[in-house]
Formats: sequence, structure tokens, C-alpha cells
Amino acid sequence: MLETLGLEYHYQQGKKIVFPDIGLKRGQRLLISGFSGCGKTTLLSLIAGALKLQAGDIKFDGINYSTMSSLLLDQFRADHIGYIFQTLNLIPFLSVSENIALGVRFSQSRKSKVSNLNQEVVRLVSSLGLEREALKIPVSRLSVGQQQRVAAARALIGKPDLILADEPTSALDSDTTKKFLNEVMETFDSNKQAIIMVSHDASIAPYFDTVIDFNKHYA
Ligand SMILES: Nc1ncnc2c1ncn2[C@@H]1O[C@H](COP(=O)(O)OP(=O)(O)OP(=O)(O)O)[C@@H](O)[C@H]1O
Repeated sequence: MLETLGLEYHYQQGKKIVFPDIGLKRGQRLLISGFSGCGKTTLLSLIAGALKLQAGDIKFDGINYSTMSSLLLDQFRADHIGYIFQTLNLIPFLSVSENIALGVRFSQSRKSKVSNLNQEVVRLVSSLGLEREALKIPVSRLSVGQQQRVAAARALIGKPDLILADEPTSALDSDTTKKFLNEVMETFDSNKQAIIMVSHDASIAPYFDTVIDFNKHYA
């Protein structure tokens, strides 16, 4: 499904980051760990097509990112990728359900996989352990842990092919982390989807079939 080859990225005031190559198949669950600042978020942003490639290439189902205009890449991301951002990127004044619905707003193909939007929002909210009563509440009134689940529901709605999750459990205690990961993995369709999660928390490794430790890559 996904292949990265020779990726490098250089922010204006920083060192060049050189990434290990990644190959990901449908059904695969990849955990990326590594020290703070080693480039995990940068790699997810490149895979999401949110950062422009500087060196190397990314192929998604055989389609080369470097052949797509930024407009096409934006649509490609909306159609194929659900992204749980480290900074969550929720719209604070919109309600929980409105934020979750944004996940399919810009993609006809993801929208078409949801037969009843309201029902699907309710299903995701309850499967991720949020109270149904929270649906109408502006998302800014929730705790950070609750907001992380809203961000997860927005990424999961419409079953995108690839889920990118950047530290999605950082605000959760260890019991809630386990519950959250069980729920995410339960909604995951191993015939169609793949997941890349970035985390500092080595204890979540058993939820994944592949672990890449960036610390070893840079050692
Ligand atoms: N917008 C930016 N401008 C300049 N430098 C940046 C920018 N974003 C990230 N960097 C730098 O690039 C490096 C990689 O950052 P990145 O956020 O990808 O690391 P990370 O492994 O995800 O870190 P963390 O685990 O703390 O989230 C860091 O040295 C960071 O300071």
C-alpha cells in the first residue's frame, strides 16, 4: 500500500533528517518510536502529503506523490488518509459531532462509505468511550483526553485506507490507553486499512505487528 524511499527533510534552521525506508501493507499496524525531535511527526506529515517532498519519494498504491500537484495531493489525503494530529487540530467552537463529521466533509469517497452520518458518529463516539451526551458540546469544553478521542473518531470515520496517529494516547492514563487502543484496533479493518502510530510509550508495542525504533536508525 505504502512505500517510502530515501526520504530526507531539512527545515530551514535545523539538521537534515534522514528517514529509514518504510513499506506498509494493508492490515499492517506499524508503531514508530524514537527520541523527541528525531522526526516522527515530520515523517507523518510527509506521508500525509502535508509537507512537500524535498528528497526521496512516496508511493501509495503505486501512485507516486511527486507526480501529483499539491491540489491533487490534498484531495488524495482527504480520500485515503485519516490523521490524528499531535496538536489534534479540532475546531474549538464546533460540537463533538460536527468535528467528527469533518472527517468525511472533503471526501466523496469517504462519505460514500457512511450510509447514515449521525448513526456513524454516535457509533464511533460510544465505541471510543465518549459519553453520548458530549455530542452537542463544543469540543473546547472537553478534557484533552476526551478531545484526543474526538480527533480519533474524525480520523476513523469513513474508513480511510491509512490511519496516521501522532501520539494519540499522550493524555491518557495507562488503563485508558489500553481501552482506547483496543477500541481503535476493533474498528480497524485489516483487509482494507493500515495504521502508522507514533508514540514514546513502548508499553503499547503489543498492539502492533511491526515496530520501528528511530533511535536504532540514528545510533
Ligand atoms: N516547522 C518547523 N520549523 C523548523 N524546525 C522544525 C519544524 N518542525 C519541526 N522542526 C524540527 O525538526 C526536528 C524533527 O521534529 P519532529 O516534530 O518531526 O520530531 P518528533 O520526533 O515528532 O518529536 P516529538 O516526539 O517531540 O513530537 C526537530 O529538531 C524539530 O525541532
